[in-house]
Amino acid sequence: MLSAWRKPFQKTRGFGGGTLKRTHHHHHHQFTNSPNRLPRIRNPTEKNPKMAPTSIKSVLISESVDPRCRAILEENGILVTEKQNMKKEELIAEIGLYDGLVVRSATKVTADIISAAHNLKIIGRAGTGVDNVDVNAATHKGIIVMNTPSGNTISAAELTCALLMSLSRNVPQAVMSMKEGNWDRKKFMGSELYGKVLGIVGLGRIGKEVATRMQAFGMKTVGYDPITPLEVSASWGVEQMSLEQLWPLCDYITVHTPLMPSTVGLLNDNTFAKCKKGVKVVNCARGGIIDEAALLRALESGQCGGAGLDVFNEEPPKNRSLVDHPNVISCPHLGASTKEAQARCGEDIAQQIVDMVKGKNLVGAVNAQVLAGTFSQESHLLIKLGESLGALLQSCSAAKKPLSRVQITSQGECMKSCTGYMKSAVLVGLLSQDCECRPNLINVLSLSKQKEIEVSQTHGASEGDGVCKVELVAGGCSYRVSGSVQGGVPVLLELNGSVFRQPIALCGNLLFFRASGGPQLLSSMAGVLAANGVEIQSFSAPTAHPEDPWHCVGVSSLLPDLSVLKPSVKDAAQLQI
Ligand SMILES: NC(=O)c1ccc[n+]([C@@H]2O[C@H](COP(=O)([O-])OP(=O)(O)OC[C@H]3O[C@@H](n4cnc5c(N)ncnc54)[C@H](O)[C@@H]3O)[C@@H](O)[C@H]2O)c1
Ligand SMILES: O=C(O)[C@H](O)COP(=O)(O)O
Repeated sequence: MLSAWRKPFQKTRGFGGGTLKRTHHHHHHQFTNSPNRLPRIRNPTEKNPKMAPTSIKSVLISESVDPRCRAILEENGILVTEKQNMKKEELIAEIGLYDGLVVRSATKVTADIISAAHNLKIIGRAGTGVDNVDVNAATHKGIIVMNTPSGNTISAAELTCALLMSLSRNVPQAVMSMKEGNWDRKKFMGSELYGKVLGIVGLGRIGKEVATRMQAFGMKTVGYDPITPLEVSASWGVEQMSLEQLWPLCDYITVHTPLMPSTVGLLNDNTFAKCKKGVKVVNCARGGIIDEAALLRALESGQCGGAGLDVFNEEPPKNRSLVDHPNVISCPHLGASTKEAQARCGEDIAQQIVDMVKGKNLVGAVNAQVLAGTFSQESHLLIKLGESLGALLQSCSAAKKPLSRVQITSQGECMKSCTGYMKSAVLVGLLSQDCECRPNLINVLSLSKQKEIEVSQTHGASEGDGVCKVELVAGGCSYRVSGSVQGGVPVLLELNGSVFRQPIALCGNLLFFRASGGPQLLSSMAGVLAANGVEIQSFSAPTAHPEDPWHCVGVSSLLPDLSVLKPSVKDAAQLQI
């Protein structure tokens, strides 16, 4: 199973620690009884090299998505429910039943829907724009948001070109007039596209395809994009310039940016005033990138000579003044509505979900960068190491609040690959006992930020040999652990200055305690534990004997209450992995 989806998997408890939680056992481990020996551990992926099967059992498709989407999900054992035109209240009431939600642009996946989505792990967008999904709320809840950004590029670009051509020759208006029984050759005098300047704002996938197609009509293409390099757009014939330079040059302007705060109202009263009189504009991206009220004013004054609109602030638009304007041609958000685009997007989103839950790869996730490096067996072990170290620190520091600082240091070439997710893995372990949050690799950085935990991470490629050290400051006290992966098993090497003689395999039920070593220690511990129905299965002693060092015993079960160990031990912590 993907670690990201794992519910908190450790039971931990220190002196004064919180309540025990239900845990999930995936593997049974066999232990030897001899002290100081590593337990024999079955590699968690031994039987199942592609990781455990899907943890997504049920998906709701809330819009009209190509039937291949349902078919692919079902072929992979996922239960699919299709329901269209659900009211918000209905969605809030039902969303808790599903692990996955597949939408297009009409379902507004707002924060209140996400907050009711207790089992949701993924929101799949069969299409490009995710502005109908509250991505921040989803991230905070640990839900992946995924889209299929290239499936409808060509269709959206072709519709944009169709609108540009229609604007130049008034085709839709002429069609309407013909249907009304007229033959009006004067009224629909047009102008050629040939030799005209097309400004393309947003030179991503669609912007590029629009540019190359309109160049075939002899248009000069200029553009602006804060990210696409000048030489890249130049290689497909678009000269980039600042927006200030672009506005007065263009006969036509088309926008192809996502809708986000920096693109809302890109064309507004101010910028329309900088344009050539009679400029024609197209919006096949998102309603609001061209300010609707400003557009209407520009159309009325003649500053704008015509607009082709596929998208609106509100869909369907209640205010019809733009749609009804004689120089506006419009479509009901048809950019992606082709058989080909729908087939691609429907298939893509289903396949991406299936591949992700199978642990094959991660494509199209817009809010889960941390997961990018986690699709290998090696990374699963390192994630488990990080989570276990975090859980152990949580258990040791359970009574100390607040948790203020975490420093993660990885060392060695073989730890280089984990720097993208180790911080998150440790934090998942640390916060997994926090009842309010259900941390996973997607939301844990945002949860830690909310809890004002200062987190830092460093990597020393040339030092050490594949070791991860974590230092925690909680309630003014500092705690330290270090561990690594040895022989395919995450192990603990050191706890608060006590270096263990043998690395301790981080699995099963582990009880850590701080006590002065001595010949009697093991037997007196065995006595206390036996009196509480717990058997010792392995014992790990520290190498040196600083005052009251930490020891570790593998136990048959966790102690219901660690205080039974008092006063023979100074400190104790336990966890179940
Ligand atoms: N009408 C439809 O049915 C339809 C279909 C597909 C996509 N869309 C919309 O089109 C948008 C673009 O799609 P895409 O696949 O080309 O996306 P993309 O991510 O490939 O390209 C978007 C480009 O906009 C650029 N950009 C961001 N902020 C900008 C700014 N302030 N000024 C100029 N450029 C800026 C980005 O750098 C990027 O290169 C989508 O976000 C979606 O909302 C609509
Ligand atoms: O962003 C997109 O992919 C398009 O706007 C298409 O939206 P739709 O899937 O609702 O047609």
